[in-house]
Amino acid sequence: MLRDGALQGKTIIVTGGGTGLGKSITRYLLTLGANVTICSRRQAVIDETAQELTTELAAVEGVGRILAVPCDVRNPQEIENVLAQTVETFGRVDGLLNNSAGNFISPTERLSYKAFDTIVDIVLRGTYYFTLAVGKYWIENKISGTVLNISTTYATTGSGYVVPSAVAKGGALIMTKSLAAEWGKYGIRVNAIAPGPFPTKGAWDRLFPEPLASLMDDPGSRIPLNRVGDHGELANLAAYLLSDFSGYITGESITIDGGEVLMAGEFSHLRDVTDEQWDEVSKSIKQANRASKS
Ligand SMILES: CCCCC/C=C/C(=O)SCCNC(=O)CCNC(=O)[C@H](O)C(C)(C)COP(=O)(O)OP(=O)(O)OC[C@H]1O[C@@H](n2cnc3c(N)ncnc32)[C@H](O)[C@@H]1OP(=O)(O)O
Ligand SMILES: NC(=O)C1=CN([C@@H]2O[C@H](COP(=O)(O)OP(=O)(O)OC[C@H]3O[C@@H](n4cnc5c(N)ncnc54)[C@H](OP(=O)(O)O)[C@@H]3O)[C@@H](O)[C@H]2O)C=CC1
Repeated sequence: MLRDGALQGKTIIVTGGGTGLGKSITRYLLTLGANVTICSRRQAVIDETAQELTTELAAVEGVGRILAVPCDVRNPQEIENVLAQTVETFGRVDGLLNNSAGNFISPTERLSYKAFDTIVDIVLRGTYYFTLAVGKYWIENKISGTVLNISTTYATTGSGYVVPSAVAKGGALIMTKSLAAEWGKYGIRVNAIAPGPFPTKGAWDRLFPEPLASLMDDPGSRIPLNRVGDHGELANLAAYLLSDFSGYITGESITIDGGEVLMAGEFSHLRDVTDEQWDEVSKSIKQANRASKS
């Protein structure tokens, strides 16, 4: 979507950049000329992704460089290390994409305290720890940086069976808006994206597991646009929100879900009613109208 070189000179940290959506967004940021540091717990995974993207994009003119640094986002020292290594390698940091997450479906009453903590710590604590570290660095160095948090549609609607994730994503969303208000005076922008279903192994293994295959609808089937999302569509939006082209947008969460949340509307499920059925419905209602007038 953005023109070649649109992110030239920018350095962006992508948490969870070794897999899934983080990897797809990283690929696009590099293509647009940004230098990218990817981090997550599994060193082998981020190293392999860095190697793969370097090879894959070698022929792209103006492509950015990639650095992989292991980090558990629940650990402030490891976050500080990612920041220090990024500044040492690329000279500065301009953007932070909080994309790391943990999640799985479960009835809430079956969760141990530790299970609940694990999700909230990765998603909420990890997001505010990383944002705090990078924000302090920006304020100290007078850099007008940009934070982008990967949220989800149920951060605002809530959802059963993923309660720790909903709690944590909801908290991160309020942080997005609160910090946008507070740090605007430093030129720092803080936004979020709320994706609907975008197939990744990490999400599908834990949210649409095989034993429930016969019970769960195909996630695309309940979406007005009749399909799941494409990684390129999300990467476009992320690149825009991390770029200077979105310079007047802050505190926003942009939903990208093919209209899925709109299906909560009382009558939205009637989209499968046929024309013949609508003819009958119309006749029936008009008859009732006439009866009510007589
Ligand atoms: C499609 C529509 C919208 C979708 C929105 C999507 C949101 C997403 O976030 S998708 C991203 C999914 N990706 C991931 O989750 C990747 C990372 N995940 C993981 O590494 C694990 O799944 C993790 C979150 C459980 C963390 O792993 P780890 O740190 O190794 O933790 P443990 O394995 O030690 O488990 C901690 C704790 O949690 C209990 N637990 C784990 N899985 C389940 C489960 N399915 N049901 C119930 N409890 C579970 C585990 O037993 C541990 O608790 P204790 O037993 O008390 O020790
Ligand atoms: N796929 C979808 O349909 C949707 C996804 N999302 C959001 O998109 C983002 C990416 O999810 P997706 O790509 O699907 O799933 P993935 O499982 O591929 O991505 C999650 C990433 O988080 C990293 N991670 C997990 N725990 C930690 C930790 N403690 N410290 C650092 N990194 C960690 C994982 O790496 P590692 O294991 O190496 O640490 C992994 O790379 C998440 O925020 C998710 O909530 C939102 C809505 C829909």
